[in-house]
Amino acid sequence: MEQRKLYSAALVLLLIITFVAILLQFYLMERTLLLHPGNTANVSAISDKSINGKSEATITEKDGKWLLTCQIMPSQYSWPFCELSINFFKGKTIGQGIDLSSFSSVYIKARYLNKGHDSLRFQLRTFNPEYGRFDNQDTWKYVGIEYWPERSAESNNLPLKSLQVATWWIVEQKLPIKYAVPEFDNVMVLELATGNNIQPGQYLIEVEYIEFTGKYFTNSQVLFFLISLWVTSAACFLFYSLRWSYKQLSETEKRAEDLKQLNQLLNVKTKELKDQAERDPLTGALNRAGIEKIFTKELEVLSLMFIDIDHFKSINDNHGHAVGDDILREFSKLISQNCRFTDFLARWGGEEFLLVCPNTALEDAYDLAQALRKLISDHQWANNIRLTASFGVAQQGNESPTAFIERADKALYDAKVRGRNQVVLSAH
Ligand SMILES: Nc1nc2c(ncn2[C@@H]2O[C@H](COP(=O)(O)OP(=O)(O)OP(=O)(O)O)[C@@H](O)[C@H]2O)c(=O)[nH]1
Repeated sequence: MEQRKLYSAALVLLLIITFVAILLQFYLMERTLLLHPGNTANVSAISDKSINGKSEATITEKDGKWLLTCQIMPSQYSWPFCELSINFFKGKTIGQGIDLSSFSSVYIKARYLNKGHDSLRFQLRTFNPEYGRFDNQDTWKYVGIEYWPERSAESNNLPLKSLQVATWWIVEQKLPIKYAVPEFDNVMVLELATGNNIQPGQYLIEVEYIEFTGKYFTNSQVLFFLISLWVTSAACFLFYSLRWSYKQLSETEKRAEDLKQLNQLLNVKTKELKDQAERDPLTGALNRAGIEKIFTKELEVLSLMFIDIDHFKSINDNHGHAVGDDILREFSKLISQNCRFTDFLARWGGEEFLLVCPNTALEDAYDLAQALRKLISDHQWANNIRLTASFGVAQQGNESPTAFIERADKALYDAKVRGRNQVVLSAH
């Protein structure tokens, strides 16, 4: 139950995290990189003069804006231009620019102050040591786009994915096709240049700011995070479920084992109690309840004998009750050890015993009785006591057990009357 609550709480937590992560990704977690005269160093004006052209470019700052003054001059160079260039690698480790890959768009607040030309070229120069050389800027990739700032309100907002690698540069560098894709992770230079087909003349370009915007994390990163979170949670859930089931199983097995042991103990105890109920505590012989069961068994020939110690009262009187008890124990033991394993000895009461002999004919029972009688009288008893016993022997006929026992008892009585220490047979 506790575990189910825990799982429900974990599930709710996961849903909350997922919901919050999606919400943050779509509505918050925006990052920006704002470049303007107040925070940007290493800005310069470049023209085609650097490649045998004649155009002139200068840059000044006015009212917190850059002003690019450009004199396009005709020359043998076919693509005259001026540009504002921001250098990102100065003061950094060699070969290191800035990483713009987490941005998704760039907003450029720039315009021509005079008419005559209306397109601008936005360009990023990236350096990749896999195919470029730091000391040769021609090998830095040209990723850019030409746009018309005055065309509409939206036209200054350039999605970075709309930037393309300049075809002439790929041709010039003879690069494998796998490098013909835009890269933004190591931008060395940002350039804002006059557009293509510009005519000779003077141009003023005002640049207020350039702002990159993007998310701290890409959608794919957030998706990856959420999938990993759910998969990891599912794995943990599975692991703990299995562990819990395994624990439950071991506990159940242990309980079953405990119950089994308890059951065995109870069986032993039950047997013990049953034995106690059917046995005489002093001698260990069967009691009446125990011996009565014997008569329920279907036995073909069954003989029994009553054995009664002669003058037992005098033993108690002369030697004490404890000695009397010892004699009774010893007597029981002596008889048990000298009859068959299949015979049953019971203490019928006081100093009177009953020996039931299954599968024994009357003659054999008589012989046994005589042997026992002799053993008793010859036995070395405690305190040098002389002991004899009288026997009444009978074989079961067509009669009830009670009548049968009574017959043997009568024979015993006869043995006593005839002077004790003798065996009397009951004739049926
Ligand atoms: N020590 C002891 N004595 C017992 C026990 N049960 C019965 N007795 C005694 O056994 C004696 C039996 O005496 P009686 O019935 O007169 O028989 P007896 O003295 O053996 O005389 P006969 O049977 O006629 O030879 C009594 O004194 C009982 O107290 C017992 O468990 N322990």
